[in-house]
Amino acid sequence: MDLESIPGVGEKTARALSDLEDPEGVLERGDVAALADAPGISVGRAARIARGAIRARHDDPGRFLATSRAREIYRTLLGLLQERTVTNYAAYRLETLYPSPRRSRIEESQAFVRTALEREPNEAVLDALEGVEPLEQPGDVAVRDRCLATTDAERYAEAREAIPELSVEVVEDAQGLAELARGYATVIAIDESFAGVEVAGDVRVRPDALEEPADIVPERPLAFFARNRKRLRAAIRAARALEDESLCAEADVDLSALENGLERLDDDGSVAGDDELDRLSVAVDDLDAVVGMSESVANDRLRDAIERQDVTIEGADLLSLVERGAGVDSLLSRELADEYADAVAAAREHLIDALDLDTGEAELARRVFGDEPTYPVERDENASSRLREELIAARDRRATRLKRELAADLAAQREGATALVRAVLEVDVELAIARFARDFDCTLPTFAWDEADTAAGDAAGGFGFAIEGGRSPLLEEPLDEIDPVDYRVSGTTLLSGVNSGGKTSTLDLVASVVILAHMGLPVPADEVHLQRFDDIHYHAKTQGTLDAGAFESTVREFADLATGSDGSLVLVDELESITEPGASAKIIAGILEALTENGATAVFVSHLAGEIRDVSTTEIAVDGIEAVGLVDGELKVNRSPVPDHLARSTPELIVEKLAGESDGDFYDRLLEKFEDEG
Ligand SMILES: Nc1ncnc2c1ncn2[C@@H]1O[C@H](COP(=O)(O)OP(=O)(O)OP(=O)(O)O)[C@@H](O)[C@H]1O
Repeated sequence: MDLESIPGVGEKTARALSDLEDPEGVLERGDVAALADAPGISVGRAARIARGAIRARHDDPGRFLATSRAREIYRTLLGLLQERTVTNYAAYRLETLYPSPRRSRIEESQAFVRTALEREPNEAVLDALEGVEPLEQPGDVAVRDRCLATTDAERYAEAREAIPELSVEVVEDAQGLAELARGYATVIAIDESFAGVEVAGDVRVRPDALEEPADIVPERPLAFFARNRKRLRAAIRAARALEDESLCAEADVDLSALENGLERLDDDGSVAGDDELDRLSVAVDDLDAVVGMSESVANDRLRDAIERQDVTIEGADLLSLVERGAGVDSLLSRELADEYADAVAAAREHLIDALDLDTGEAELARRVFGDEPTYPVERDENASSRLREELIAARDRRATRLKRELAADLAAQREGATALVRAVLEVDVELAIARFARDFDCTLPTFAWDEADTAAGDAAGGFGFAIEGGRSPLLEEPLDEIDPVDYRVSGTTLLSGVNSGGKTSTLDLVASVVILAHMGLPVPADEVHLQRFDDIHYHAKTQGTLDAGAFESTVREFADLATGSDGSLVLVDELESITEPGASAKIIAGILEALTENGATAVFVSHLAGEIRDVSTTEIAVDGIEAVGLVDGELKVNRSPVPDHLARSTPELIVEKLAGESDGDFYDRLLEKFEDEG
C-alpha cells in the first residue's frame, strides 16, 4: 500500500509510519495505538490517519455529513460515546468510527460493535482502566559502571552505534584494559585478539558483544518495562477484573509471569527485592557514617579505659620518654596495649556488624583500624577506600547479573505485554459502546441494502427509514421521561405540528438514528429499519428573516440540494422563517417537488404545510404531531407523527376549547375558519 495515497498522509508522515514494523497491517486494522508508536505521531493524529486509511480501504467518498448541523449532531453523538470512555486512548480511537455510506464499512463496524455489546461494564475494570495508557518507548539509557574496550577505530564506531548506552574506550593493549578496570566495575573487551588475556579486575572478553546488546546492557529491555510499569500493572489488573481468558490467550501473555517480573523491577530500572543487592547498596551508602561511628566507639572505650587507669611510671622511664620526645602514643602502647587492642576490636566489630559484611569484606574492614596505637583512634583512609571500592564493585556486579536475569525473563514478555495493553485499551472502546447502548436503550438497526430489501419497504423510491420507539439522545430529559416516537418516512414529507410538540426533536432523532446506524452503531430505539444513505443534509431552523443576500445564498444552497440523488436524506427545519410566508411556501413546494422527482428521502418541518400543499403541483405528503388536548392549560402531545395528517395548531386547540366552554357564536365562527383551512 502506498502510504501517501491515504488521505491526510503526506511525505513526512509516510516516512514516520514506515518506521513501524508492519505499517500496512497497522493501517489495515485501523490500529490507533500502533500508529501512535510512530515517531512524532500523537494519538489524535493517529486516529485521523486511521480514519483516512479506513476510508481509502472502503473507497469511501466521504462527505456523508453534508451540512454543519449534521456534523454538529455527529460530534454530539461522538461526545456521548467519548464521555463513556475511561482512557484518552479510547476517546481518540472512537474517532475512527464515522458515518460511512459504504456497506462494507458499516458491516465491518457492526461486527466490531456486536462483540462490544457483549461486554459487561464492571467497576473493577473501569477502575483499573484509569491507569492504562498506550506504552511508551523509554528515553535514552546511560550506564556508567561498564564500558566497552577495543583497539580498533572501526570497531569503535560500530560499538558506539550498536550500544550507545555504554561509553566505548580505545586501548592499546591488555595494560590499557587493566587501567580501565580501575575506573569501571566491568570492562567488556570486544576484540577477538584479547581472548585469553589475564588482567586484574572484572574484565570480560566478548567479541560477540555487539550482536548481544541486551546481554551486555540488560538496562535496555528493562528500561521499557520500568518506564511502563504502572501502565502494565493497571492493564494486568483490568485483565484480571475482566475475567476474559480469550483476551490473555490472544495477547499471548502470562499475567502471573509478567506481574512477577514487574515486581522485581523498580521504576528507575533497577532490580528490586534482592536481599544481597539491598545489603550491598546499604553498605555502600552507609559506609562513611558507620566508619565515623566505629571511630567513636573505639575512642569512647579508650577514653573510659584511660580515665579508669592509674598509670604508674618510673621516673627513669618517664625521663627517657621525655628525652626521646615521645608522645602519649608510646605511653599507650607501653601501658595500655590491651585496652587499645580492645577498643580497636570493638570498632572493627561495630563496622562489620553495622554494615553486615561478609567474610571477605570483613577482612578489608578490619584494616580500616590499624594495630598501631594512636589517640584518638582514626580510620586508615586507604583501607576505607579499598573497602568502598570493593563494596561498589560487588554491588554493581550483582546488580548487573540480576538485571541480566530479569531482562532475560522480561524480554520474553515484551510482545505479550504490548499486546495486552492494546487489548485492554480496546476493551475500553468496547465498554464505552456497551455503556452507550445501555444508557440509551439501543438496538442494532436493520439495513435494507439492496433492491430486494428496498422492495420490502413500501416506498416508490428508496425505502427511507422506519423508527419504532425512538428516543432522541439529544434531548435533555432523562430517558424515562422521553416519550418514545414512532416515525416512518419513504420519499418526501412535510411534518406539521403544534408548537413545542417535538418537531425539531423528531428531526434530531431521525438524524441521530441515521448517523449512528451509518457508524455501525446501535440506535436509541426499539426497532429501526432504514435504507443505506449516501449523505445527510440537515438544515437547522434559521433565526429570523434573511436579508436579500443571505436569502439568495440559501436558495442557491437548496438548488444544489434539489439536484441531489436518491441516496440523500434531507431534513429541514422551518425553512419558512427565511422570508415572508407566501414566498416561503412556494420555494419549499418547489424544493420538495424536485426532491420527490429525484427519489430523495426528505422531511420538512413547517407551520405552512397547508399553504405548501396548496401551491404544489404534485401530491405532497403531510404528517402531523398532534396535540391530543389541553390538560390544565398544558398541551398533551402525541409525539409520534401521524401519517397523512395535518396537525391542528395550538391556537386552533385553544379556540376549540373556548368554543366548547361557551354558548356564544363567536368561537364557533373562529373554529369554522380553522376547519375550512384544514
Ligand atoms: N419525545 C419527547 N419526549 C419528551 N419530551 C419531548 C419529546 N420531544 C420533545 N420534547 C420536549 O418538548 C420540547 C420542545 O420540543 P421541540 O423543540 O422539538 O418542539 P418543536 O415542535 O420543534 O417546537 P417549535 O414549534 O417551537 O419549533 C423539548 O425541548 C422537550 O423538552
